[in-house]
Amino acid sequence: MPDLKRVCIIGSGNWGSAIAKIIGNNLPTMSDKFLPEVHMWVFEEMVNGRKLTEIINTDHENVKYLPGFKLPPNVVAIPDVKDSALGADILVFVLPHQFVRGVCNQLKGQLKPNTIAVSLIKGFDVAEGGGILLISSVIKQELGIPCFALMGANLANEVAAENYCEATIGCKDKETGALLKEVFQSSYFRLVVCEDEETVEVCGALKNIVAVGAGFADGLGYGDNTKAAVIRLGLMEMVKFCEVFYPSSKQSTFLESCGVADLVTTCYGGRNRRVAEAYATSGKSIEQLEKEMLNGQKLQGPPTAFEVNYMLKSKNMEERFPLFTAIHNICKGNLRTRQFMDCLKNHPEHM
Ligand SMILES: NC(=O)c1ccc[n+]([C@@H]2O[C@H](COP(=O)([O-])OP(=O)(O)OC[C@H]3O[C@@H](n4cnc5c(N)ncnc54)[C@H](O)[C@@H]3O)[C@@H](O)[C@H]2O)c1
Ligand SMILES: O=P(O)(O)OC[C@H](O)CO
Repeated sequence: MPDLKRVCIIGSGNWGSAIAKIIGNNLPTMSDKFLPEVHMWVFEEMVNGRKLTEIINTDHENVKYLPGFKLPPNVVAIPDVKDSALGADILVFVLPHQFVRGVCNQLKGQLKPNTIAVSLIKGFDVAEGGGILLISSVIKQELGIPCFALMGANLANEVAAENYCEATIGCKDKETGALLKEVFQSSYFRLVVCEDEETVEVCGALKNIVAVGAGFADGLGYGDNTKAAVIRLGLMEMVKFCEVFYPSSKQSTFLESCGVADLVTTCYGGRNRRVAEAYATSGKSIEQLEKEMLNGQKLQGPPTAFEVNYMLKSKNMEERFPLFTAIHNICKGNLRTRQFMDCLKNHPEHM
């Protein structure tokens, strides 16, 4: 009897649930390698008087975070994160980045030897002394296991609807990259394994900042040409950020789904763009709009802008990344939204 691998999904939000649908459908087709049952950790809450885990396990739908899409019955919702990860060989981390440390703390010392992780999380963590950490690095450090990344142009509802799309797995190790590809790939979700692990993950985090800028431009009433300028200048800053802070980064990685493709889809169809547009027109705070518009889903762009700014400020490098800096300052109310246009017009790319 071969040693069958157990996959556990840590998170069950909008993307977590869409990815559970893919993994839950995939694993039973590879019964020589994987156990068919997929554990999914669910941050327990009451929805219409019932526990969300009970709803998922009986109705097979995450009615709060991915309504309208059935999950395969072999996806089992578990409210205790330690129980969910028991015996897991592959942990799929997919939760808003602000909660990663808390979850890792609960998992410390609870994992099997040789467990590996893959992070689908877009964002950074701030490090003492003015730096930032990749989320995969936090998982590696906290749990002492290898952690790879999967990023791409993947609006969760479109993936759940099985509309064709692509994603990038950042993984240097060929055998592990191939194993992860088997877990995730389907006829409509096509994957490329890329060795440039750090750039794959950094692209996923930074594009959310640019999406906030795209939302500001939309809210200010500008059209597609302006948004294209935001995307281009944002991309220039993403490339520069990698050149400065991740010098082994390869420019070709920006041409993978995790790069330009994710940037475009987020700047047109994402939550960060939508809430930023409302911020520019409503006078309400980002926090208030997140509560009013997203029904418990979480924005990653504004906190990521803060994390990046925390590092740029500590290194006296804010002026080298004026778009990222202006977006952070607008989110914090230190700059008016309309001043975003000054940032675009005076961007050093034009000097
Ligand atoms: N939604 C998408 O289209 C999409 C696509 C690709 C990548 N991502 C990335 O995937 C990650 C997860 O996003 P998502 O869309 O699945 O989440 P989400 O935005 O739907 O967030 C809601 C989730 O956060 C959980 N949560 C709330 N409070 C919590 C707490 N205190 N501790 C732990 N969990 C808590 C909720 O239970 C729920 O599962 C993010 O980094 C996001 O950028 C999202
Ligand atoms: O809805 P957003 O803005 O969080 O973006 C979702 C995904 O990251 C798109 O790939």
